[in-house]
Amino acid sequence: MSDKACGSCSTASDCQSRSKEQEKNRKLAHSLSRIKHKVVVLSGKGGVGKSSVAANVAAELSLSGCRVGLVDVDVHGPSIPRLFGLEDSRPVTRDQKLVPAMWNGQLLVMSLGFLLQSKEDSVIWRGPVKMGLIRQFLEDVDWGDLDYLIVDCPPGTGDEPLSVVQLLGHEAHALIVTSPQDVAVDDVRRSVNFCRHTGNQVLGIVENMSGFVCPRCGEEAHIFSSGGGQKLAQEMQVPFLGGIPLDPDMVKAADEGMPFIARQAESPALSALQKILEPIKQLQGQKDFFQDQLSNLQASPSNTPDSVRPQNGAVKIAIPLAQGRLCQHFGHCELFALFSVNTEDKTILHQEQLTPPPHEPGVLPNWLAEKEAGLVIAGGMGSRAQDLLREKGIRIITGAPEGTAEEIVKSWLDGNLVTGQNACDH
Ligand SMILES: Nc1ncnc2c1ncn2[C@@H]1O[C@H](COP(=O)(O)OP(=O)(O)OP(=O)(O)O)[C@@H](O)[C@H]1O
Repeated sequence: MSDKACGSCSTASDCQSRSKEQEKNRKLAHSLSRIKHKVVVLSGKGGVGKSSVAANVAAELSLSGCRVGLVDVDVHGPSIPRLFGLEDSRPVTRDQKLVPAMWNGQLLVMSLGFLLQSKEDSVIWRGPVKMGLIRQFLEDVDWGDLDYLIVDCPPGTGDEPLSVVQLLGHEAHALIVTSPQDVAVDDVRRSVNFCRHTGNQVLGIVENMSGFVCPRCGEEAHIFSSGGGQKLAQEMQVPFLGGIPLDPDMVKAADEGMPFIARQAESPALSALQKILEPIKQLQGQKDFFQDQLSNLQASPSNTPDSVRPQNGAVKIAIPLAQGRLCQHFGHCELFALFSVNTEDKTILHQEQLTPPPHEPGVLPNWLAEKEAGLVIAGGMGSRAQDLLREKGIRIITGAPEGTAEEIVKSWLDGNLVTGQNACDH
């Protein structure tokens, strides 16, 4: 090891900023890893109904029981708060994270609109500030575990949507909203090419404001030319998800701050929205399949000793105990067994049992960090405790089997610890 102190090194500030950047990237990756499906709602130009589609999709998914996040990164015209009657919400900070507004108990909403003092405020943004805000909305908002994150993007194919898609990564799916006029359709061609360029799958094209169904006689009239979205979908070989007709109730719903899909009885616009939701709902089955395959893998890489870096030649492993055996609830254990092990020759160097401080949120992760634990092997552990432990650089294995702490540590050292479900994933 070099005996040169960091402070005296000529590249110390480079190192520091690189490690800050790495820490930020790690935080972002961690937040995104807790989101099963990401859907970016894009449009080639403004005013085609992109926010309305994003809001209705998010509302319906939450009403069907999914835990959903909706983020409005349209920094120039944030309209999502109004669509949910949440204009007066102001985010609070908890544990250095922004807490999103809640709609209907299952939908978490974050928008720049919450940060503006009044609805009339306009914001003049410099490019880097805009990008920073978009990143912050993904990284520093307490989204927790989500089935879906729906992102209402700024219109166009410029730097802002590009930045969103790049931050979310290849696995984000795009939903492209257009209106029937030729100019909007041309813009969509650019949006599809944009997704091809970023390597993101297009779930489909939606043609909004496609015809008008007369509420009196039920006859459909095409105010603009129609079918452009469908033609384009064929030409670009992406799915066409259908047209949503102009419906005065959609405007009324927006004015009343209640998503159209949540208040509306049968109507052509409602059926159209439900059709758009089909491929989005199907994403769930696909991911569940892969997750099942993953959890069927008996010993995952983190279950093996080479995944934890020793400190001074040893790894310290903490195991929550109740009546001498693994306690299934991390936060409610009586004691912690603390082992010091040598992962090279797979031996236990030292073991002791310690009484933890009384259970309160955040206390155990701090205490375990003070005890220099590098790994916690638990049965069940809530997501909050997992976050706090990871922030302290402590690795976690959940779903460990019944047994004594020594049996568990020995299986881990031998690389054959078999884990199951996290018994307490709340
Ligand atoms: N199918 C529809 N029928 C009737 N009105 C609609 C329909 N879709 C959207 N609208 C209305 O059109 C207006 C614009 O919609 P919205 O804000 O969703 O568009 P946008 O593409 O997100 O716009 P921007 O790019 O400016 O954010 C809103 O008043 C909305 O209520």
